[in-house]
Amino acid sequence: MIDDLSPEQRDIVDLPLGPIAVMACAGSGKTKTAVHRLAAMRQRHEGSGLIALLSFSNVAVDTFRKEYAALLRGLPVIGRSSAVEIDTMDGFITSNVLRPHGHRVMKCDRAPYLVEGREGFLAGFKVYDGKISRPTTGIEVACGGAGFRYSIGRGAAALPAKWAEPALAKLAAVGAYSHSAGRYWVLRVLREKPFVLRALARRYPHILVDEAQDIGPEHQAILQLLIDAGSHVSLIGDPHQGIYEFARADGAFLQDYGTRPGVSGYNLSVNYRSLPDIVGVANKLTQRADTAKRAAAMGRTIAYYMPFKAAERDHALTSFRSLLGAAGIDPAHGVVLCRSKPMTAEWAGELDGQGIGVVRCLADAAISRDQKKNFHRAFIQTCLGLSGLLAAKHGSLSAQLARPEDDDMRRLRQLIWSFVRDPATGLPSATLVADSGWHPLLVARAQALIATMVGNFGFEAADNLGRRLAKTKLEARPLIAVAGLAIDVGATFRTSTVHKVKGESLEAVLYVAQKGHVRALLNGTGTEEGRIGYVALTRARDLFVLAVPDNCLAEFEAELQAVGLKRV
Ligand SMILES: Nc1ncnc2c1ncn2[C@@H]1O[C@H](COP(=O)(O)OP(=O)(O)OP(=O)(O)O)[C@@H](O)[C@H]1O
Repeated sequence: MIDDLSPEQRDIVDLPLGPIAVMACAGSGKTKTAVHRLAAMRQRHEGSGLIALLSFSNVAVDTFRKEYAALLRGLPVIGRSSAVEIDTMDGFITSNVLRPHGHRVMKCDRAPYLVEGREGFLAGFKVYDGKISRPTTGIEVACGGAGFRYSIGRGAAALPAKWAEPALAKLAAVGAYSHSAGRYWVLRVLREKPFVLRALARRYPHILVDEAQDIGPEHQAILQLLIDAGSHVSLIGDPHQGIYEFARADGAFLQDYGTRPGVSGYNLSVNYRSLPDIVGVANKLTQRADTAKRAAAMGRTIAYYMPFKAAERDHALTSFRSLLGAAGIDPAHGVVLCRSKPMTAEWAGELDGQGIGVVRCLADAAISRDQKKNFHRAFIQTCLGLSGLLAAKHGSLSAQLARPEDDDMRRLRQLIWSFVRDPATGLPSATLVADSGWHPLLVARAQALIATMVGNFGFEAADNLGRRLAKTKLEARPLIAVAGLAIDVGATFRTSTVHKVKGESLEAVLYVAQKGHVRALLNGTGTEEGRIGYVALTRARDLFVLAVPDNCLAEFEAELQAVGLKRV
């Protein structure tokens, strides 16, 4: 079962049950190690209870589930067991604490549900910040020792508890919570209802957390409560890849965990993903001495930097395509990475979104479907838009549709899926001119759908549908650029933010940096900006190209070469 594990991976897998901390370099096979460790723990564990493997993204969880299932298929039947749970950290606390027990502290008479922030009924839930009223869903809750601190707004201004807590309680009373408030309510359940904590620790005697550098203070507080109640918690992660500092995840929990009494610390230092030149650059940035398992063909350059002019995107992309050709890499496997969402949209050749409120949600849904081919996202955005056309009491529509509990909801889900899927009868095509072509069709079809929901499913429509479906901020151009005669060179490449590709292996990466990003990358992984550059670099298997603005190239050239990058 563990033939293809490296010796250092095997050491970790073979450890006796108990808490461990694994500090791993990029590409070191954390997935394989965690999945094998999970299977080995399951075989060794005697008695009741489940073993949980938790991570921070749905993509990571899907990968773990697939690899664990594949591993189980290769095991003798005697070793098979279903007593393992793989989930996101938030999924774990939602299904084990918030949904079954949240009502005990939220004082609501229904299972709590997550709101996104744009649902129409939230207009009735505001909090005063000393100057103006703001949406209650904008309250950020931070765990501070045994208590909580609250903030709101772009500048994260402190919000006194006397205003924040009643506002959160009012929203909770209808069963709703935002992401940030969800963790607050989980902590309150675990602190105020000790029997829930005891039962949770009994149910999960062993918990393994992947991407542990991303554990923020609230998740840490939840894990600490479980540790204190008897769960064995193990952490595996790479502190150099901590890129969620905005969520106050600074990697400190992972870094210190191995020094706790009773916790054994281990290292993974062989990179299986990237060719040696890329690992060499990564080592310079982190001051580590990790080794590359793969070998490169002699004489080929693997890690480049390349000047670019902001106004000449196509030129930079064409150069990247040439490098891919020279390296024998299919252009379809080249990925363009950017630091921010707007920059990513610009390099992907996307246009800005249009419309406001409900119409904006539905326009975004059409773009998700027609440009990004992301039907799931289109469905979610459509549900959000439709909930803005219903009376406030139907605020949980999206949550209900996500997990339909009866036949009626299942039928409605099908109906909405048909609306989302079919541009001829449902959500109009994003290639239509937004204000004169797309909008009139949308109004007629959305109103017809709401009429069906009212007539056949017992919903109540919001007042003034016409105003909610107004044409405001729709322009006389299509929602997405229609492919013209000229070939859009950007269309060849997948384009993404660095955050979105965390955890992935990519054959070839073009990291488009601004001056500050280059500076941060060269300064190493001491800052979040530097770690974002490091994550971009270490996604690449066979080719990495750093695109540097040409007006600051001279300033950086010597340092770029010193870390091992070569000029294109
Ligand atoms: N023992 C091994 N032998 C051969 N290949 C391996 C081994 N372990 C892992 N790999 C391969 O190494 C690559 C990187 O693995 P993985 O994505 O799990 O790395 P990771 O540690 O999660 O990296 P990161 O944190 O940078 O995302 C994968 O292609 C995986 O199949």
